[in-house]
Amino acid sequence: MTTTIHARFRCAFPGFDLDVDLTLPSTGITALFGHSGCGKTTLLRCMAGLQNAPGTMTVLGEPWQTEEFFRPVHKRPLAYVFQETQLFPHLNVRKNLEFGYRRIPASERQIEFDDAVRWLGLESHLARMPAGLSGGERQRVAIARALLTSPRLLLMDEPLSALDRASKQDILPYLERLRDTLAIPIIYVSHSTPEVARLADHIVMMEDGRVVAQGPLQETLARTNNPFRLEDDAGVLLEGRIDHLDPRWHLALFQFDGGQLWLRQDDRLTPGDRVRVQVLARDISLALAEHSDQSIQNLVPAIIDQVDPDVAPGVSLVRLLAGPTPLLSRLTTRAVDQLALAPGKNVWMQIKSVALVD
Ligand SMILES: Nc1ncnc2c1ncn2[C@@H]1O[C@H](COP(=O)(O)OP(=O)(O)OP(=O)(O)O)[C@@H](O)[C@H]1O
Repeated sequence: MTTTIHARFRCAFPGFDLDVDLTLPSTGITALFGHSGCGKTTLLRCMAGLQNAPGTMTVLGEPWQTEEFFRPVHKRPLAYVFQETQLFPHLNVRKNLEFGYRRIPASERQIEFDDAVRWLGLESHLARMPAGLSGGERQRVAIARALLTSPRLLLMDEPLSALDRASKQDILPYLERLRDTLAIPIIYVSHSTPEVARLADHIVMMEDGRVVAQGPLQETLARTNNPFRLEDDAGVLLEGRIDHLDPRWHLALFQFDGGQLWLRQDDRLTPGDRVRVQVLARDISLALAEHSDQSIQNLVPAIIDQVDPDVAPGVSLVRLLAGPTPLLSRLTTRAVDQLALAPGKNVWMQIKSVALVD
């Protein structure tokens, strides 16, 4: 049995055609990322079998669609969570959840009722009616109901986009918990950079119905020649842990494989926490020596790995390695020339801003 998801589809509408060939991992969250209209929802619908497009789809060794055979949506063991998934208004939360659960014979259930309730924090909401729930609570019920059908694949189409910022913040930890607990692959459509930065393990970047870049999230973001131009959002994500706090200056020391960085203290941080931080290419400048007579607190030694032209004329994107960890710096091409920056050169990164991904 193969342990991946393979999807190849071609379909054409007036003014738009989708042409993708993807191999995705069988665990974690894969983000389908791209601007509005690039075909993310269409691709998800093809995977679900809601759109009967020519192509093939194999999930963990099981063919769902071949050139000769098309398994209809109701026979695919998948669950789909939309922007605003409808709950049954006349049933309370428990009954809404049982609806999905009871459809699956007990012998085929992979997820237990109480587990889904706990993962989504619904213990105290079971007797409530949907009309009295907030948007975020409704989405948590919708996700738990989807999980209780014991899907082999979970598809989520912008599940947070109808929520306000506070509800988004409330629901993100539940999604992180699912990512880290479930053995089910999740394909997650989004055009929100912060959401992808926080949740995804793997990313598929789309433009005009085509896949322009894909791979593990951190590695893909750290490419200088990424055809998907993130422009001002170009930068990397670092994973690491909070080493200790410095209450006097309201700072927290973040340790990653390749160095350490000071972050502004945030009340939620405690030593030992594993966190992701974002460092944008425009916030890293380079120096040939370690200058302490300047205001930037984060000085990290690195080796230049690659120098490439950036989108705008006169601007370069430099890929650096701090230990094994890649970072990006955006510089003027004149600065690259004046400092003779080239692969193999040792430099000091002066990092102006490090943001906790939340
Ligand atoms: N059934 C259809 N008939 C005609 N055109 C369609 C159909 N379905 C999708 N399209 C077109 O396909 C293109 C991609 O749409 P899609 O909804 O997949 O994009 P998206 O990346 O999900 O966008 P958004 O982020 O805005 O939801 C659009 O131009 C859309 O008009």
